[in-house]
Amino acid sequence: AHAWGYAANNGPDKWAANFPIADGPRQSPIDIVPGGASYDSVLKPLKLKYDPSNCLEILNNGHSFQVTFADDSDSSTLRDGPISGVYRLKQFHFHWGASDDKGSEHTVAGTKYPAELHLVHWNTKYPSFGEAASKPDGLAVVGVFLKIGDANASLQKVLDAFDDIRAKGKQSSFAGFDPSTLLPGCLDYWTYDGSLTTPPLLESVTWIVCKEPISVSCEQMAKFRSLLFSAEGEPECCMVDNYRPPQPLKGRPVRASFQ
Ligand SMILES: CN[C@H]1CN(c2cccc(OC)c2)S(=O)(=O)c2sc(S(N)(=O)=O)cc21
Ligand SMILES: [Zn+2]
Repeated sequence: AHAWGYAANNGPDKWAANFPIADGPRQSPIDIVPGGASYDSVLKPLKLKYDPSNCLEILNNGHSFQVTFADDSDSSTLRDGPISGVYRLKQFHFHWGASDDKGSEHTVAGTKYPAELHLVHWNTKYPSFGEAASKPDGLAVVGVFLKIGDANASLQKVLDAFDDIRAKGKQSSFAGFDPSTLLPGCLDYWTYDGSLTTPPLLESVTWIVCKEPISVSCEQMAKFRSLLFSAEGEPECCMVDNYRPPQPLKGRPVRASFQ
């Protein structure tokens, strides 16, 4: 059985074969319809506190690249917002397209952005990330859209590390990066109960999608597309279109933290 991916033979339309939850009741991403979201005054502002010294490494896992954080203490956390308790930052990664007209996983009234950032946190009421990943309130992912505009200086620090991780399985140390520099100025958000957007598609994610995008330049998008899905020694396959399309809402409420 070939591993999952984003190609015609192993992409999102094929995932249900090995991961039947793909057709489950709370799958992600979704199309966010602003008019269909209801403002909920009980929702608190997001409280994100990240310690750059927790930043460990950057790696190409064959689906995306991710920057991994030390999560053995409460020094890089997400609190408040729609969640209760303390969630620890585990990693952040992106999804993007082969061209600027697609790439995000969530869409807004059908609009696709060229890329989407995911900051993955796990609920410390559980003993570990692995334990949390299978619980309905185990994970909280903050999603941020990327929109073509000025070059993003903070993002450039991440892109400058790509030469060492071009192929699947490559990793290199990556220290002292502060992911809060990737957040938009305004932290208004939509929130709903969903899932991982990749296998194992676990329905354990409280999604928190920021309304305001951050900027990325065309040249920086080209740098994303220079990564490979393939490992060294394999035929080169550009890492592009690593996004799952929107899934059925199935009656779930989408709440807005803003009016
Ligand atoms: C390959 N990508 C996933 C890897 N992870 C995972 C989670 C639980 C279990 C597991 O294997 C047992 C792996 S993960 O939690 O780092 C995430 S978050 C995420 S997204 N796009 O919804 O934000 C996808 C993945
Ligand atoms: Zn993701």
